[in-house]
Amino acid sequence: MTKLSVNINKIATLRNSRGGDVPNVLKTAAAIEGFGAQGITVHPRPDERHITYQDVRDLAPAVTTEFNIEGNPIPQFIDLVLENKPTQVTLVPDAEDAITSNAGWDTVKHKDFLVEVIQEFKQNNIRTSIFIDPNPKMIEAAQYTGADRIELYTEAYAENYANGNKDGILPYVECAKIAKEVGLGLNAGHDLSLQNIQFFKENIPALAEVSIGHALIAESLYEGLETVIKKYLSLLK
Ligand SMILES: CC(=O)[C@@H](O)[C@H](O)COP(=O)(O)O
Ligand SMILES: NCC(=O)COP(=O)(O)O
Repeated sequence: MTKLSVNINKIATLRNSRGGDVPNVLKTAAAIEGFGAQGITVHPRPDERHITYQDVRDLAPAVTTEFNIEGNPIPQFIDLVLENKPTQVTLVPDAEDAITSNAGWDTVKHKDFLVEVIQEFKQNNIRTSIFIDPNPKMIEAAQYTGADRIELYTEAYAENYANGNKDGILPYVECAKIAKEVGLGLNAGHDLSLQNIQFFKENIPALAEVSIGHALIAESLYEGLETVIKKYLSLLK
């Protein structure tokens, strides 16, 4: 089984568009968990344009499933994670002005930095995952960072799949094989959807977790959160 962690950034985006507290992120997270999702993901960004640092503090004691905090490990992010002790931290090398995540780590170039940061999280019993492009060289080098898992950046897969190119899965299959050989657990995320998740899962059965936000929330506008989450859960069995 692959766990589904729902990224609720978009709920906060909607709330922030009006100010106030509608929709309420805690209530939505509880509903998502009630519908069977096995985790809640948030990705606070320095400008707090969607999930705020205070949301993370409010969610930490309220989430009853796996809590995953994603982000660039700048000092205030590291402090936030250590203060809130999620199940997992996913390190993403976001530029400050990035609209969304658009690249994985260079695990060769940034090895020493990653080793240092990951060690601190692991000392605090927080599972660590690093966001990586489907590049075998980067997966091989990831084993020396001390990370527990990698999260494969799936934007290229999603784009290829949407264009009818199913061979876009091949680098992911190869990277999943390397991850297994070097003892890294495997997560995946970015632009996964009800359209493309089944083919991904069929080809990468060892997938531990997917984090899905943008498409899942958009699909829920048509079909409702409960129906959509149950569809994902059935495809991820
Ligand atoms: C790490 C990743 O893949 C991103 O999808 C991210 O978690 C979503 O961030 P935004 O909601 O800011 O696009
Ligand atoms: N780690 C990926 C994530 O949390 C959600 O990405 P997306 O589904 O919003 O593209």
